[in-house]
Amino acid sequence: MTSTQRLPFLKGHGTENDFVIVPDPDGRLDLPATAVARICDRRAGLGGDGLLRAVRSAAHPEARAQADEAEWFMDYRNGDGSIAEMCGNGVRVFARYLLHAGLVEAGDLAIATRAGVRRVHVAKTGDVTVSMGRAELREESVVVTVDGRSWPARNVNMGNPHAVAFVDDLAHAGDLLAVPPFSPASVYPGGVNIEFVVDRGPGRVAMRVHERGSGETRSCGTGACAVAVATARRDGADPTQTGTPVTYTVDVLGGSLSITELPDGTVEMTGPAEIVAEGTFTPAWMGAALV
Ligand SMILES: N[C@@H](CCC[C@H](N)C(=O)O)C(=O)O
Repeated sequence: MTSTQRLPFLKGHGTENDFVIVPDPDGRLDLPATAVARICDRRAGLGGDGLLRAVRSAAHPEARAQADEAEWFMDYRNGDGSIAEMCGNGVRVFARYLLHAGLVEAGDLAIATRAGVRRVHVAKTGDVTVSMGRAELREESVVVTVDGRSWPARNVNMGNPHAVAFVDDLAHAGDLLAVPPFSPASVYPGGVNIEFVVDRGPGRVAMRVHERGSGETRSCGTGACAVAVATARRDGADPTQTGTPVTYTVDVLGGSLSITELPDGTVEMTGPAEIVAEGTFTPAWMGAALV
């Protein structure tokens, strides 16, 4: 990009997990972590929990192998510029963007991510459903600590790493931005997303989340899936054994997500996704952000 070019952006959110979307169909844009962090800065930039760069799979080295299945690659970055394998709310917002931009038809589509291809159903309006793949529940015991208090947690991988801790009161998580929680680096060498969960009645839980690379957010789609599967096992339910799907409503600070684990072990997530704005970066600001 030269300093005279106007780079387009869009802004979107899913259950108030918000993203800056940067269209880059031919994969020409080099977006270093520092530039992403500046764009996601809520005071000096546009602001967002993360950034979704929309690149044709064929034009991205990490997605070329998925190009036959999925035309578009979601290059997801956390708010601090770090790369993550997958973002559940992001993939719904990404699908909504592709439809909004006329790049796909409403209906079923496939999106390439670093965690593999995700199948999405997006209608002209309303909620978006994503097949999120299988949850991998790992056996090693994990402890989550925040502000001097510790809880045992379940290690769940949804393409990206999660530690799910059941607590009596979500307030016990304290101020997750002031006092970030932690979990052992020996278990999560690349960092971890931490969910705190309480029961809200049959088939319903509520969570708060501290995301790797973004801090506390108002929602995390992969986190909600990890929570639903960890809750099912805690409740003695396993669709892969019984053949009966299990559904949980997961309340997050920014809304609710419906999560179903199917008998084949795959997890389906349904929730909102909205595009709220579109515009262009001013060339001078973007030029400075890119250096
Ligand atoms: N908010 C996302 C998860 C984004 C990635 C995460 N912070 C990580 O580093 O793994 C979601 O909706 O899943």
